Amino acid sequence: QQNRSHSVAILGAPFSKGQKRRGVEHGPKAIRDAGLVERLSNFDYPVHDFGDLTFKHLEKDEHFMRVPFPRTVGRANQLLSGAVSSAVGAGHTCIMLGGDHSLAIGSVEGHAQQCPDLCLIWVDAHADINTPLTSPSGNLHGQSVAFLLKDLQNKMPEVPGFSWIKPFLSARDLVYIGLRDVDPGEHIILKTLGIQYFSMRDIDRMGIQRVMEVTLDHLLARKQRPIHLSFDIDAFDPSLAPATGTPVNGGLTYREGIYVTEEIHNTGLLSVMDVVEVNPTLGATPEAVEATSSLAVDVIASALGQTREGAHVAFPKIPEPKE
Ligand SMILES: N[C@@H](CSCCS(N)(=O)=O)C(=O)O
Ligand SMILES: [Mn+2]
Ligand SMILES: [Mn+2]
Repeated sequence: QQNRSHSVAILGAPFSKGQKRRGVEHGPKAIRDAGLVERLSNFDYPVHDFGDLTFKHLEKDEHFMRVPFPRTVGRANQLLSGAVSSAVGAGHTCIMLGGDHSLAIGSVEGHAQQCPDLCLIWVDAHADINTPLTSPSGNLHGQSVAFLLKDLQNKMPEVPGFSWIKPFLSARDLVYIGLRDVDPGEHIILKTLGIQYFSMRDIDRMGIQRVMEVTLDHLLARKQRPIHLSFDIDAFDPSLAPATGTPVNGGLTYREGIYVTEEIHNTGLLSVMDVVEVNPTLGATPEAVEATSSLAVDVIASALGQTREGAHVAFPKIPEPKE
């Protein structure tokens, strides 16, 4: 089912107001500086880098309950939604470079405008499914999924700046991979809504191959449909991705993360991928920043078809010396 378009759009979203640390707005630059465009130019399809969106910081933007910058985050996501919708509508597979994970609100919503039957794979140490009432921090990057789910709407207050979004996703269309730091309020939501998740313990027990088999069967067995992959770099072990805002020990190995993206590529259904929470100001050394940023490039390349076994198209057969 290789029916996904074979042109790639890169969208930079330099945004940080879904959380309180500075620096994650420099994520898109760090990932580009790690060679993203060059790496993707090895592929046999066009890559369009649409540059970075420009987000306005709204002056009057009081807290809503304990949620900081609600209107700024809401407006940023409304803008991102339009950009992702246009990119997907133009036939591109879209790579959204964050920025913090609150950007998934706009990215997934914009994708759903074009592909209402999309399914969502959330690769993350965290569930990001707090509501403003359950959130321990108030940070919207830990609440993104709650704004998308139809099943949670009776638990969501009207947050200023988010009146433009109508929740569209069903709990059965979402799978988590990599969870290892879930708040009590999030755990109640996961269990009550019966959301399919694979924590790091599940990965230890089942192995990543079985996790991907069950994930893709859960989401695609009934019907093949576009995949939205929302990849938080903190899903990886902090030894591999140290330059991020909420590191949690015991994360994905390099090989597990690459296996996840290889399997998603092999469905032929990847339509939008977010890569978020790379914060180049949080690396202890330049090497730590480089390691985190180039890891982001690796997972994007893998999701778009780079294989570990190699590939060949130029030589249909082994070239022979001329007599
Ligand atoms: N669950 C915590 C941490 S959320 C971490 C957000 S992210 N995008 O995964 O880094 C909260 O809600 O504040
Ligand atoms: Mn996240
Ligand atoms: Mn996370």
